[in-house]
Amino acid sequence: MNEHLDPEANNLTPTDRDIERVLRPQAFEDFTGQEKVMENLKIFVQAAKLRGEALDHVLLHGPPGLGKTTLSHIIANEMATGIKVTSGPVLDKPGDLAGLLTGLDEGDILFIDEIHRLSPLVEEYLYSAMEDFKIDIMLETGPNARSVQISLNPFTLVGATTRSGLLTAPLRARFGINARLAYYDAKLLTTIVLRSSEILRTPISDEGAYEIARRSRGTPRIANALLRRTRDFAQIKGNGNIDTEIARYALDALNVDEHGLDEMDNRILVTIIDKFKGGPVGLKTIATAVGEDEGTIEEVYEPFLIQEGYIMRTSRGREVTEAAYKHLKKNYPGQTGKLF
Ligand SMILES: Nc1ncnc2c1ncn2[C@@H]1O[C@H](COP(=O)(O)OP(=O)(O)OP(=O)(O)O)[C@@H](O)[C@H]1O
Ligand SMILES: [Mg+2]
Repeated sequence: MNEHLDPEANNLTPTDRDIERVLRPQAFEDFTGQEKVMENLKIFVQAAKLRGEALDHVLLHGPPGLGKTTLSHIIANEMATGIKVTSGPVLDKPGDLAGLLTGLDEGDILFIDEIHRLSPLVEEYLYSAMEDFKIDIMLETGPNARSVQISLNPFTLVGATTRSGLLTAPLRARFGINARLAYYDAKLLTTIVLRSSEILRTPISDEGAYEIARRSRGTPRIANALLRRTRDFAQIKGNGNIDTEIARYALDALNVDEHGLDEMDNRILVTIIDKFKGGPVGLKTIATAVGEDEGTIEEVYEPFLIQEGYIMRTSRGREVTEAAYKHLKKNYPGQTGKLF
């Protein structure tokens, strides 16, 4: 159930993956929202181009599906440079990284996804590459082993992470540009849904797009996924057009709740209410109770629940709000308590 809401989108079908690629914005002008971040990025890119230099290293962080990978490719397109893509867990040994780094042309982008998962050894190796564009390479092994320093072409490291809290201070300090992506409001997501339906040649009303947008958990990836599924419903159950009615029908059938909260969001709220009397309760305790990693709750689920006003962070732990009780159609003890 709810596999379309999987933040990692690991179980997208091959066609879904192709569609995701088609929908991915290629240039600054196709990228909706994140105004502050984009305003600055555009200036840094323009300035670097003007000076004929590589762009400073960029750290992109924020919850899944908000556009980190998309932005890294847009930066390469706008800088008119090449891009090599890898990820933290894939880079096993410093040697793997050395191979990538020496293959970069001047100004190229090295995109490291999940950069918080670099091994400490590889991370340390990255420091001098980022700072001085130099690395040490080991020649031969055994008694003849020696290292030589080689120079790299100036490049831009773009790192992406959903877990910026796990980044070490020295690594974080080496990024000149630090951009945090935030959840999108329903209006921005409506724009994204309308753009996507145009690319997919799916007729949709503004209201239909808004209905999908407001139930997409502030996340473009989810909005696009829900659009694709709604399109299926429109084709089979309707006349192919997406309007509010068919959007509602589809989203209900897909078990997306009225406010776009997914299963884990709801489980977290229910758990705090049913097991911990609404809180305050510590993050670790919540994590154990719902069977999810503590860090994932803190950086993936909680920010949205806080932004939407369902959870509060207090000095004694997490507390659900009256809105959460209302959302789950449960009695708010703050009221009934006074009655008896
Ligand atoms: N600002 C945007 N405008 C239009 N579409 C967007 C925007 N941001 C993201 N998307 C769409 O959402 C999809 C997911 O974005 P992306 O893969 O860049 O997210 P991510 O932040 O890298 O997620 P993850 O943390 O899971 O890797 C993209 O395929 C793209 O189509
Ligand atoms: Mg990504």
